[in-house]
Parts: sequence; structure tokens; C-alpha cells
Amino acid sequence: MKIPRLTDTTLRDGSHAISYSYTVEQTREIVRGLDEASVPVIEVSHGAGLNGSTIQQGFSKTPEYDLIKTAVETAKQAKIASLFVPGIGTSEELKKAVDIGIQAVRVAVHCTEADVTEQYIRLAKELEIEAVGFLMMAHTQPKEVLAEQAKLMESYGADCVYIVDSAGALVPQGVRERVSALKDVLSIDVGFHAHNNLGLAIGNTVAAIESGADQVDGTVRALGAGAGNAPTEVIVATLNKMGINTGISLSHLMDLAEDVVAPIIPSPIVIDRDNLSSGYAGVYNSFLLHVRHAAEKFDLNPTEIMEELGRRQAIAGQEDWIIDVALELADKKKDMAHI
Ligand SMILES: CC[C@H](O)CC(=O)C(=O)O
Ligand SMILES: [Mn+2]
Repeated sequence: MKIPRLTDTTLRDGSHAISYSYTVEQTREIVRGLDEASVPVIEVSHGAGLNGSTIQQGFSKTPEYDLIKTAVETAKQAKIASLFVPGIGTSEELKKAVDIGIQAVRVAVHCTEADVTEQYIRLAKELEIEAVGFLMMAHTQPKEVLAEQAKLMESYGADCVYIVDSAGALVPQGVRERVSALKDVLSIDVGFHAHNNLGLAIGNTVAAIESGADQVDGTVRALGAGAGNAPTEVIVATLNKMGINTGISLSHLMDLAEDVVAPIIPSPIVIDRDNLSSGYAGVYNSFLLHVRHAAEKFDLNPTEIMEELGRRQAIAGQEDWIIDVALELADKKKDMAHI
């Protein structure tokens, strides 16, 4: 089996789980640990991508360019990548991150919106960095649609297209179908990004690799949005057991997880009721913190909000709907109380 390339996104997806509070010192220590373990790609930016530090997405404690600069200066062998969501970031932010030294950008859009990535994928290639297309909420579309969208990204010059299980809603069969469909039509790399809402992040990552995925994502200690991602150290341990030698040091990763990342996490990443209901309803994981706040404010159960967002098929960028839904549910409750 092909050896997949591992991208660690603790310093990007992981920031969702700690309210974007990374410091320069934490970033330095995490990059040093990943780099010494020989992880080939490390993603650093706000959880919502470059320029994500806003009132809507949540403010970063430290400006992300300071964190990216630290990562670039610390890494000796790893490539530093950033996430970019068109509309949240603009070309200016992408150029600035390239000036600081990122060598790859992952351009993320809802999985039916590949056309929106064209100018950014083309810009990345003009700037001579690697360009990856990120098809988010991939559980919402059948494999044929995803394959079409991935072909568009390939035609713009992408070096890889990812199936992104943003809600942690896919089961292994769905991962196999989607990864294989992309492998069938693309001549570039295919990647897979898991979330653990159904407890399947590692299983799905293995299913993706068995279906030919060339690149997969992980986060140390599973630190990521919602129920977290596939833990990087567990991916490496599992691949070792499968006889796939990534060249990444498991012992370095285990030390990093235990000594550096675990102390940063306010509470362990678990599959609690909110995360499970979010994955089960197919709701975007990055909504979790906002849903919890809204539930508290309007005295609702987060599961009710998740279920309604799932029914409405909310996608990334529709964070405003969380408040709309919470208000409607709270009003309904008031009406019922008056009957
Ligand atoms: C806002 C980007 C998003 O968090 C990307 C991602 O990791 C996902 O969709 O899972
Ligand atoms: Mn994610």
C-alpha cells in the first residue's frame, strides 16, 4: 500500500477546540515536536482559515501571522501550510502568508462550490506554492458530484483534492466510495480529513488509505473542532501496525501529545451528547461552540439546535442561522408554555 503523506492540523483545526488561544510559545513547542517527529506538513492559521479572527468566527488571542512566522522559523524539515476559506480570507491575506513563508495552502469551500476556488488555486500556483482543494461537508453529496467538483479543482491547477468529513458524519463505506470516486477521475493526489463524532476518525482514515488516499490529516490528541480529528499519534501507530512505515517517530509524537498538547487542552476531547448529535445530524463541527453559547443564552438543549440545523442543511458560513434557529426554538417553547 502507498505511504500516505500526513498533514498535522493541531495548530489550525485544533484551535477551534481551545477558542483560538494559541500563543507564540505553544506554537513553537508544537511545531518543534512535530518537526522532530518528521511530520511532513504542519497547518497553522485561525481555525476558520487566514483572516478568520472575527467576531463571527471568534477572535485569535495572538495574531495568526505571528504564529505562522514562528512556525516557519521553527520548522527544519516540515512544510508549513495554511487554510484559506474564500470570503473569509482574500488574496491579500494569502499573499501575506506566502511572504512569511507558507509553502502550501488548502483552499476550503462547501463541496458544491469548487468554482469559487479557481482564483485562489491559480494564485497559489503563480506564487509557486502547493495548492490543495478542500471539499467540506462531503457527506452531503454523492460521489459523482464530489468527483465533478474535484475535477474542477484539478483543472485550476490543484495538486491534491481532499474529501473533508467536516461533520464527522461519514461511515467507512461512504469514505471508500468517495475516495475511490476521486481516485478514478483525478491524476493528482486525493486526501481525506476526518472528524470523530461517530468514533470513526481512525477507522475512516484507514478506509481512505485502503481506498488509495495519498494524503490524510490528523491532530495531536485529536484536538480539533467538535469531537476532534483523527489523532496524529494514533494514525502513525495504526499505520505502523498495518506495515506502512511513514518515517514518522511514534515516540516523539506520544511525548508531544502527553507533555505539550494535553496540558493546553481545558478538557479532553470526547464524544459527548452535543458532538454525537452534531455528527448524527450532519452539522458542521465548527458550529459547536456557537451552538453551545446560543443554547445557554436561550435556555435550550444544544441537541435541539443541532437537529434543526441538520434539517436545514446549514453549511459553513451560515453561522448566523444558529441564532435564528435558537430564537425560533425559544419562541416556540414560550408559545407552548402559554397554551
Ligand atoms: C472553516 C474551515 C473548516 O474548519 C475546515 C475543516 O477543517 C472542516 O471542514 O472540517
Ligand atoms: Mn476539520
